[in-house]
Parts: sequence; structure tokens; C-alpha cells
Amino acid sequence: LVSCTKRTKTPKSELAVCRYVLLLAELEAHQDAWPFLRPVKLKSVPGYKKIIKKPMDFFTIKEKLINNMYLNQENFVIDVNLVFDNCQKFNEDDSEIGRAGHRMKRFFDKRWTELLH
Ligand SMILES: Cn1cc(C(=O)NCCCNC(=O)c2ccc(F)cc2)ccc1=O
Repeated sequence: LVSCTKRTKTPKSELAVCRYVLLLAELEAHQDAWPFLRPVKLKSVPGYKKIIKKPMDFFTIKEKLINNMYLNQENFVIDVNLVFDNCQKFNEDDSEIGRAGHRMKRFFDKRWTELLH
């Protein structure tokens, strides 16, 4: 009889983690990813610390992935969307970083949908 205790992660969640790692690698490789690759330097970007309550970036997401901190897929998507929501909040749509954020969000939404089907 196969033991029913969950000694290891269920294969489903391992597949999900692979999907996140793949998708994150694609986000980081995107030509418009440069504003989002590392945490925004709060000392060198005036106003950012006050305006953005929950900073997030692709490097931080990768660390959370590696430390297995995304127990379900929602939290992964929530953090990725936080990167783009912060960007829209802090930057004019018609700015270098604002436009990069919109392009990255469109790219993510498309790939996320494709990977789910
Ligand atoms: C998302 N966001 C980012 C900034 C920001 O100033 N971000 C750093 C830009 C400079 N960073 C680079 O140019 C860079 C970073 C890593 C790399 F691998 C290559 C280039 C300001 C407001 C904001 O809302």
C-alpha cells in the first residue's frame, strides 16, 4: 500500500514551481526588464519609500521561489503583479520606466495564460 503521508511535495506543485522558474527567467531576459531586476534603491529614488508600501522586484521573487516561499501559485502572481502595480503607481505612463512596466505586464499576462493551457 502506498503510504498516504505527504513525505514529499506533490508532483503538481513541483510542476508549478518549474512553470514559475521558467516564466521568471523569461521576465528577467526581457529587454524591458532592467528597471525591475533589482530592488529600487530607496536612498537614490526620492519619494519611493514613502509612496510604495510593498516594494517588489524580480530578484526578490527569485529568492522567494528558491526558498520555497510560494506555497500556492496565487502568491507568485500576486508578487509579479505587485512589481507592475508599484511601477504604475510611481511612474507616469508616458515615461521610460512607465512604458517598460506596461510592456512587461502585457508580456507576463500573455505567457502566464499560455503556460496554463
Ligand atoms: C521600478 N522602478 C525602478 C527605478 C530605478 O531607478 N531602477 C533602477 C534603474 C537603474 N538600473 C539599471 O539600469 C539596471 C539594473 C540592473 C541591471 F541588471 C541592469 C541595469 C525607479 C523607479 C521605479 O519605479
